[in-house]
Amino acid sequence: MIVTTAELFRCAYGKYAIGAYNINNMEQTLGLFRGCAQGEAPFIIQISRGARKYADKRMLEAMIRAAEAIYPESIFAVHLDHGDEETCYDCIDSGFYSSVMIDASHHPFEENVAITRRVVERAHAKGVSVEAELGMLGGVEEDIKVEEGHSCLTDPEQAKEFVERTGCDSLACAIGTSHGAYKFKGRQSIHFDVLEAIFQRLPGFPLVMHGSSSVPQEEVRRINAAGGKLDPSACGVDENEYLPAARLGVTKINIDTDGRLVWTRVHREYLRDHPEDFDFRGAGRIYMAEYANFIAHKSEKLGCAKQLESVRKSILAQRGGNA
Ligand SMILES: O=C(CO)COP(=O)(O)O
Ligand SMILES: O=C[C@H](O)COP(=O)(O)O
Ligand SMILES: [Zn+2]
Ligand SMILES: [Zn+2]
Repeated sequence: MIVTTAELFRCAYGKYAIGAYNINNMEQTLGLFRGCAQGEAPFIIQISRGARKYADKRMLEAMIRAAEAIYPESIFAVHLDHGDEETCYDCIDSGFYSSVMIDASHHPFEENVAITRRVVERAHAKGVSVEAELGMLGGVEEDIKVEEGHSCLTDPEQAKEFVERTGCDSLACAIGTSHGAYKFKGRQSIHFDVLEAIFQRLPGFPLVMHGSSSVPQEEVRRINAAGGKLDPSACGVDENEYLPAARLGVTKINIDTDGRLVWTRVHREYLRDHPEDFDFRGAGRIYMAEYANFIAHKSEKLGCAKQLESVRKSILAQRGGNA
């Protein structure tokens, strides 16, 4: 069942977070649906501009619809990740996306407000929700690289003003995380003081945490043991901080890099251990199973595992009540 992010947020707010995972190909899509079926978790599928270029937006939509037919019990929303204005409009007009992210956070505040406001008007006219961003995460995001030291945390007072002036439905906040495998060196921690200040000014309003991969040391070690060259000192968000963040209004947690690490580890090890093999389905089969286990594990950490049936009941009741 395809639902809206707004419906999922109403179920989860203040209690747990919904995992938002990027998809780019068939193996990732099937692994995601399988993992959420295993963990009985609702989820958000994210499509980036890069994914739309790589796989073609029609292929992505067709894969999602096929996966839904294969996993009819699944409950998920479809969301544009890090959109610009043009891509947001394309997704809003498509009728397939239930929400879009307009990422105008690299512009000055007033411009960010104006761009976000325009997208909100077009989106709400079609019943689509809008995630906006204020503050700047470190790391790589689409084609923009924010150097360490140039990221800036979200200002809580500005966040309140931004939400009131734009009418956005959720807000991605910079609270210390960053995109990619090369997160800040040493232990990276969420700035709970900043998050709490935002939560106090925007009670009941869904917040989004980007750059939430945990970059497991063991995964990095295995990739490097199989010929990879990843920086062994990289480390991500402590998974045990997902739930405390959820209790402070973080309702959507974005995870992409960790899944890429699973793909890289499986394929490097498989090719190392099966030098005679040239059937890509050998590694693909293992990857789908491993990715599914990885997603089921994340659902436990996010608190959304085993929530599927209560979410189904609650959304059907919401819809029934609104009919
Ligand atoms: O924020 C993300 C996608 O929008 C993904 O973050 P990671 O790079 O930490 O997985
Ligand atoms: O934040 C970005 C996501 O990890 C998506 O990455 P991508 O733009 O390379 O598809
Ligand atoms: Zn951004
Ligand atoms: Zn992101």
